[in-house]
Amino acid sequence: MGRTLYDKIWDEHVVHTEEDGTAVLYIDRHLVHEVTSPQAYEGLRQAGRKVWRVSSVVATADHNTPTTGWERGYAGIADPISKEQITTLDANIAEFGAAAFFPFLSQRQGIVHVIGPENGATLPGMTVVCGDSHTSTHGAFGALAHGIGTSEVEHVLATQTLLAKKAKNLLIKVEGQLAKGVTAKDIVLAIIGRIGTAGGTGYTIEFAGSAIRALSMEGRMTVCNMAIEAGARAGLVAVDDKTIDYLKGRPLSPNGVEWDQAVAYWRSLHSDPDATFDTVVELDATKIVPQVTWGTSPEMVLGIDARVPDPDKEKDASKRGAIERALQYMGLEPGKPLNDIFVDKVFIGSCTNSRIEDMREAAAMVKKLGQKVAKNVRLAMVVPGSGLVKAQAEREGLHEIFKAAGFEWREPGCSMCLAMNADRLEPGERCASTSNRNFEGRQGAGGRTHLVSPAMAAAAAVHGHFVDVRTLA
Ligand SMILES: CC(C)[C@H](C(=O)O)[C@@H](O)C(=O)O
Ligand code: SF4
Repeated sequence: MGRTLYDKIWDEHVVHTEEDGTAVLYIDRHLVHEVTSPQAYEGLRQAGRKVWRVSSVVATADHNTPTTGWERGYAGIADPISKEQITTLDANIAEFGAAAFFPFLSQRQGIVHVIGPENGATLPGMTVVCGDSHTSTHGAFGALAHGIGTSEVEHVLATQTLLAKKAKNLLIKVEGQLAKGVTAKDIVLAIIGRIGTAGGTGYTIEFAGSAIRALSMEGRMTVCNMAIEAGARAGLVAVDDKTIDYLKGRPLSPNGVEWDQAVAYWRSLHSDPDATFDTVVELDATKIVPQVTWGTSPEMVLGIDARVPDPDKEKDASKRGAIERALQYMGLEPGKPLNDIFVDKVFIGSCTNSRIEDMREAAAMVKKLGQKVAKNVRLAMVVPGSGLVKAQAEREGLHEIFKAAGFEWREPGCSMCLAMNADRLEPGERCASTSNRNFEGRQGAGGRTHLVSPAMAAAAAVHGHFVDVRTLA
C-alpha cells in the first residue's frame, strides 16, 4: 500500500511503539530559543545530565531581542526579564554546547524559523522540533517538524527522542494559478478561512497542488508556518528541485558524496500516487483574493473585496456571540468595507513573512506606489527575519526604498509579532501585520491586529487604509 510523505518520515524515525499507539520518535534537529529553554537546561543541570547529541542543537535568541539600539550591545536591552532570558541562553549554550549558536548581536542571529532553513539546519526527511508552535514552518522542506513544550525540550535534550502519537493524514490541494498580487500568505489565510482554526486538529497536513508547487521555498514556509493556526501541529510539502536548489551550499547542508546520497534519498520524499489520506480538501487558487483578517482569530478572515460581517446574519448563537465579541474588541462596525479600515501602525516581519522574498514583495509595492507612508500611520516598520536577510536586502537596496518612504528599517527578531520586546501596539491601536496571530492583546494589550500579506501591508502603509493590491497593478 502506498504511503504518504508523513507516513514515510514517521516510519523512518519510530524507535518503539506502545500498544496504545504512543511512539518513541527519534529527533534529528533540535532548534532552541531563549523563551522555552531555560527550565529545560535547568532540569538537565539538576539531574546531572548532558545533552544527548550536541550536534543536533541549533540555537538563537529572537523573541526578546530589541530591534533598535544594537550599537549599545546588551545595554540596549531595556527590559530586565528580556535581558535575563537572552543571557541565560548564552550561558546554557556555553555550558551544554550546540552545533551552531547565533546569539544576540551576531550576524546570523534571527527568528529561529528563519535561521534554521537558511543555514541548512532544516533538511528534508528530518524530524525537527523546537519549543515553539511555529516549528511547522520547516515542513516546507519535507521535514516532519512540530512545536513542543518546555518539558519536552528537556526530554529531547536528554534522550534525543520524543513521545508522540501518530496524527491522521490531511491533504490540502490548491490547484490553479494565483492572480497577480495574490501570495502564499493569502493561500494559507484562505485555507484557514475555509477549514477553521480547528480544521487541522489531529492531522498532519500535506500541502500540494500546482499552486503550492509554483511557490518558492519562502512561500512554502509561509504556508507551513500557519499550519498550526489551522490546528495542525505539522504541515508538509513534498521535496522537489526547488527544495534541493535552496539547500545546496548552505553551511549545515551535506556536501560532496554525502550531498549526492542525501539528494537521492530526498527525491523519495513525496506521497506515493496510491497513498490514502484520511481527509482531502481542495481549493481553487484562481478564486483566492488578497485576504484580511477582521477579527481576533486567524479564521476570522475575508477577501479584501468583502465587508465586515454582520453578526445578526449568523444563525448559530455561539458563532454570533464570537463575531459580536470580536467586532467589539476590534472596534469595527458590521457592513464596513474592509478597504475603508484605516490603520495606525504597519508591521512587516515575523517568521511568517520576513524572508528575502517578503522584503522584495513589500519593497516592490512601495516602489510601485511611489509615495510616502500615509500621515495617519504613526509607525510603519520592516523587520527582517535574520541578519542574513537584512544584509541581502541591503545589498539589493530594499532598505533605501523603505526608508525613503518613511518606513523604519530595524534589526532582526520577532519584534511586534508578539509583545515580548519593546515593539508593541498601544491600547486601541490598529495594525496591518504580516504575522500569524491576531488574538486579543497579541501585539500589546488592547492592540488590534489585521493579518495580511507583505504587499497588502505595504499598500496599507502608503494609503493609510487597506486596499486591494490587485487594483494597483
Ligand atoms: C514564545 C513561544 C513559546 C510562542 C510559540 O510557541 O509559538 C511564540 O513564538 C508565539 O508565536 O506565540
Ligand atoms: S515571529 Fe512571532 S510567531 Fe514567529 S516565533 Fe517569533 S513570536 Fe512566534
